[in-house]
This record gives sequence, structure tokens and C-alpha cells, in this order.
Amino acid sequence: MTLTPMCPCLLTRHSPTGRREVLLGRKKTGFGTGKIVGLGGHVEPGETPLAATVREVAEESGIQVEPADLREAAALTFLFPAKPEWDMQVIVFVGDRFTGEARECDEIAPRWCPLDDLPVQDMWDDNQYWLLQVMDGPHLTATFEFAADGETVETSRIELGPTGIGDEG
Ligand SMILES: COc1nc(N)nc2c1ncn2[C@H]1C[C@H](O)[C@@H](COP(=O)(O)OP(=O)(O)OP(=O)(O)O)O1
Repeated sequence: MTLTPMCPCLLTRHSPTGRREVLLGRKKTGFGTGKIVGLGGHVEPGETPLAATVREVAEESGIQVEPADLREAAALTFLFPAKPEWDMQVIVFVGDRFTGEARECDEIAPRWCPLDDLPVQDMWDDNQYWLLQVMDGPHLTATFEFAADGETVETSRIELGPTGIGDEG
């Protein structure tokens, strides 16, 4: 099994009204076009997931973040039995210290989304199982297997995380 290494990043801030927001973005090209995803992308050969995250956030949004200001929040495996070439190993980083204002690029249109009103209809199905949990919770390790449609999570296994070992969904 070959897993493509990916590194989504979830930066958070508080809006002027005190609402907590996470920086996501609408994919404009390529895999998952139209979906709202975390900023990030492929980990290049020889690159650490942390270095890849810092690079991708800067490339996609112009935001600068220091490696020391990011925390690894989750290690997720996404499996697509009907499309194994989509299988990926995803290391999620979170942080709330950064500089700069998010700006759009060719690949993605960043947007701040309230954590209590996420655009779930436009996000990958797996997000409902882990995104909010990892914002402040302990590190999560999980595997999600997608149905033949390549869209719907068929099984989710939280292997290590706040709810303990072997939590099947
Ligand atoms: C398959 O399910 C996914 N779920 C979630 N939650 N997030 C995903 C999924 N697939 C991709 N992502 C994230 C990972 C990245 O942060 C973005 C973009 O991923 P993509 O595969 O489109 O990567 P590229 O933008 O093509 O990568 P490069 O910038 O390196 O070209 O979505």
C-alpha cells in the first residue's frame, strides 16, 4: 500500500466579535476541486511534514507561521479501496500564532470559518469525525475508509485519541 504524505494545517483566530474561526479554503484546481479544505498539500521527498506545512501555508495564503508555533494534532490515514491511488497519510498541524493576512492564490481561496458553523456540506466527509476534536484535544490517530463513491466515509477507526483505543464508527 502506498500512502501519499499530506499535511493540512488548521490555523485559528478570534473574530472581532469573539467567535473562534479556523482558516480553510476552497480548492480551485486539482484533487477535491470545489471542496473546503485545510490549507496544505503534499509533503515533498526529504521534507518533514512540519516543514511542508509551513511552506504550503505560505504558498497558498501568504501567511507566515513558525514551526515552533504549530502542534501536531492528528495522524490520519485515508483509504480509498476503489481508488487506491488516492490513499494518503495525513499529518494535521494546528496553531494560533502567525503573521500576515490570508490572500487568494491560483490553487485555493482561503476563508475564515466559524468553528461553530463549519461549511460541512462542502468539506470532506471525514472532517465531521475529527476536526473539532483535535482543535484543543489530545493527539488523535485514526483511519478512515471511503466508500466506492470516493466521497463518503464507510468506516472510521479512532486508534488512539480522546475516546480511547478501538473506537469504531
Ligand atoms: C480525502 O480526504 C481528505 N480529507 C481531508 N479532511 N482533507 C483532505 C483530504 N484530501 C485532501 N485533503 C487536504 C489536504 C490538503 O491540506 C488539502 C489539499 O490536498 P490536495 O490533495 O488537493 O493537495 P494539493 O493542493 O494538490 O497539493 P500541492 O499543493 O502539494 O500540489 O486538502
